[in-house]
Amino acid sequence: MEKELANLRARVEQLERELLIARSSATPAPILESAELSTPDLPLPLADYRRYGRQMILEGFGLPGQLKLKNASVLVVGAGGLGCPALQHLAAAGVGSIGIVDHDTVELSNLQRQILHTDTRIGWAKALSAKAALSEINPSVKVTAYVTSLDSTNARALLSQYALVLDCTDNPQARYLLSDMCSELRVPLVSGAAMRYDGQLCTYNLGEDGPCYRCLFPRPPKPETVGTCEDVGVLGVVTGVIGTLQAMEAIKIIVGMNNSRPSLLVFSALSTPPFRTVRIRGKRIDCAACGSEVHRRDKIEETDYVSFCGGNLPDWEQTGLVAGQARISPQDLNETIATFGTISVPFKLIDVRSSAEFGICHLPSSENIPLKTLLKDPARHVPLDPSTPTFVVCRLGNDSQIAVEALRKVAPSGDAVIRDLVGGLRAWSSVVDSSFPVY
Ligand SMILES: Nc1ncnc2c1ncn2[C@@H]1O[C@H](COP(=O)(O)OP(=O)(O)OP(=O)(O)O)[C@@H](O)[C@H]1O
Ligand SMILES: [Zn+2]
Repeated sequence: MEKELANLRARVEQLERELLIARSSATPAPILESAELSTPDLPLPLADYRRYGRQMILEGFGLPGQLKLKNASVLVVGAGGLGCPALQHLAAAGVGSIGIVDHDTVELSNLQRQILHTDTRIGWAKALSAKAALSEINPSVKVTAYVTSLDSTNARALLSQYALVLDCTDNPQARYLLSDMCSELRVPLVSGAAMRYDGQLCTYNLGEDGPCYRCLFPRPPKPETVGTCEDVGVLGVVTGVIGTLQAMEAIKIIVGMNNSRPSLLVFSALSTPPFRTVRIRGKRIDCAACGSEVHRRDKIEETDYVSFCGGNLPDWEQTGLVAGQARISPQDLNETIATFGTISVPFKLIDVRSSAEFGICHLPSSENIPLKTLLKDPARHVPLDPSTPTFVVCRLGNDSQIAVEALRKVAPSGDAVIRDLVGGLRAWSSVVDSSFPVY
């Protein structure tokens, strides 16, 4: 009996060894593409159940929600600070067809917030860089990149291919154009804006009664009051928050989970609480874009959006706000400062940037008087001795001209030397001292 048991044990051990050998020499099972795995009676490829499972199990979302996303088409205008996070989430969530419009190229200064672009893609068209990033996140999404600026000549053709539009641009011209076109095509428009520590989110043309951008803002802001992120700064997380919320709203609209009561979401990173929702009125009957027939314009082409928004701001570097003799080139300022230093001539060097910017970098011996402070009381900042030369610098050479104009008006003598640095500290860096930081 014992011998039989020992034989049996030996036989089992032999079988186990054979099994191990057989397993280790077997060819690994091929990894099938998700399409190969899809079964004719499943509405999604098999792998998509795993990819989107975490959102498909949500109450109110489910398989129908995922199928709606798969069949949806969304156009994102602007692949910058807002567009990048919005696109990232739309693609990751499985929106079937995504269009990206942007005429610009990726720059080093974009990477702090435009999170789909990378160091190695500096110089690429943003639309193509974003498309490359999305194909890595979710290769099954169809992404079409349009390397062009959206304007009244191409807007209708582009927008009419999509069921939903995201405004991720940064200028009033684009906002009015997008809003007008979306009201004409009756397409919802999810609009975002971000600057400094603050942001806003609003969805236009939602349902029968949803207002358009023009209903809320019939007149554009004065061009000189429109700041840009380059001028006033923006925290990358703020564009991240708003862009992500734009994707959230888009997904809610596509899946049918949105609340169609018009409202404006205001975000302020430094306030407590940081979010506020402001109820807004519905469509204006007298709106030129979406109002009743009597008030509505017939054709979108009738509006020149650039002049409607007050035209482009003058490029003072080119045209000059102050006359040529009131200006000094970077080379001449450099030589003048050196000579004055050698022969001990006193002079005044005023830097009119904000104190934050002055703190980043400044010229030795310059004094920080922010433009706003200087303009409040220019007489206080003119040298008492009219023979003391005064030079004014800023970042790009625009604010310094405003300061020089104000100082010259109150100068005790018309002969006083008061000049601004042409091209600002950016020109100083490129012409005189390449080690001076550019930001
Ligand atoms: N009419 C338009 N058509 C297409 N893209 C647009 C249009 N207007 C603006 N954009 C794009 O919208 C994006 C706005 O993003 P954002 O302001 O973060 O970028 P930026 O202009 O590169 O920023 P910065 O002010 O730092 O240079 C930009 O990429 C810009 O090219
Ligand atoms: Zn309207």
